[in-house]
Amino acid sequence: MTTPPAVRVRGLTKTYGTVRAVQGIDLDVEQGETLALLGPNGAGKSTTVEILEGYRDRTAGDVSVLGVDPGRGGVAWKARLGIVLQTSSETPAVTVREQVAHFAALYPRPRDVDEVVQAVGLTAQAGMLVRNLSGGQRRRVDVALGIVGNPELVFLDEPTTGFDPEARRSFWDLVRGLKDDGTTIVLTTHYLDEAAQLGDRAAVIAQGRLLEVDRVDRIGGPDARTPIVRWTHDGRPRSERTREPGLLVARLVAETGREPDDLEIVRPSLEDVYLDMVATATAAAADDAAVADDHQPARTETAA
Ligand SMILES: Nc1ncnc2c1ncn2[C@@H]1O[C@H](COP(=O)(O)OP(=O)(O)OP(=O)(O)O)[C@@H](O)[C@H]1O
Repeated sequence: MTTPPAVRVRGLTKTYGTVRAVQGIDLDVEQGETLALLGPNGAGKSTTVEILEGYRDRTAGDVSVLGVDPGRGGVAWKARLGIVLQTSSETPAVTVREQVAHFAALYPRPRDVDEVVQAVGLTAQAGMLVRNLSGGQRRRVDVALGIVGNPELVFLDEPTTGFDPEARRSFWDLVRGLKDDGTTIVLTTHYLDEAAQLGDRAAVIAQGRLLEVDRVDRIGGPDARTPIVRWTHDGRPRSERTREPGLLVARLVAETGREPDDLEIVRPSLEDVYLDMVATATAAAADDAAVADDHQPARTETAA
């Protein structure tokens, strides 16, 4: 018997007045997987995630999260979710430990408070007032509050914004730990390196449509990761995509009898592939809009 997905979305649509924010998305998130949700500003990511979290109504489509329609999810269902929102939580006059303990008490099966404080790297600050923490430290408190309920499914919305590089690395370890415990994770991020590090699969959304969902190392199709050899010849930059970069370099050396100038071999990163996909989708949408404009009936000017 196959396990049902943690999240199942079919034909999801959301309109705000005339804005078509989400235009028919189909997506599954398997149990225990980490799905990175990527897309430019205004793509429809937050709208989609908020519908999954039960915070926003949908216009059309079928959605099931942990087997429940989020539009009808009760308290017991919500307790199975962990949510780390984009905006930082309030900063009351309580210590880090007190705030995490306060949230833990709201859940039926919470994690150990000190373990959670340690997991987000705040043991040294456990006795400090939350309001006296730095921005990045407060963000870690947000993450602690999102996971202290021992959720089956965690939504992380831009979780490392404002983190220093070291904090970012330790946060990645924390997410890997959650994953090792079997937690399903939906991670929305603009940091493509973060998506590549943590995501099993990535879903790319643009203009409310799902462009592609695939393993992070496969997204963009088989040719997207073909290496690029760059060098300079007679002062002019040259580049060539090839699956055999070593052979190309050997040929260049044989032809000129010397090391090619400014030689580099790069394999396109998830970020390069993503930027290409979004640029193509944006250009296609602009073309569609231009065609639609051409088909508008000509406006007749009325004489004043
Ligand atoms: N409450 C709202 N009322 C009207 N329009 C909205 C509302 N919320 C979002 N939108 C519009 O819906 C579209 C999708 O927005 P959404 O916030 O889902 O995008 P996003 O991918 O999360 O963007 P970002 O990366 O900037 O957070 C945008 O055009 C946005 O302006």
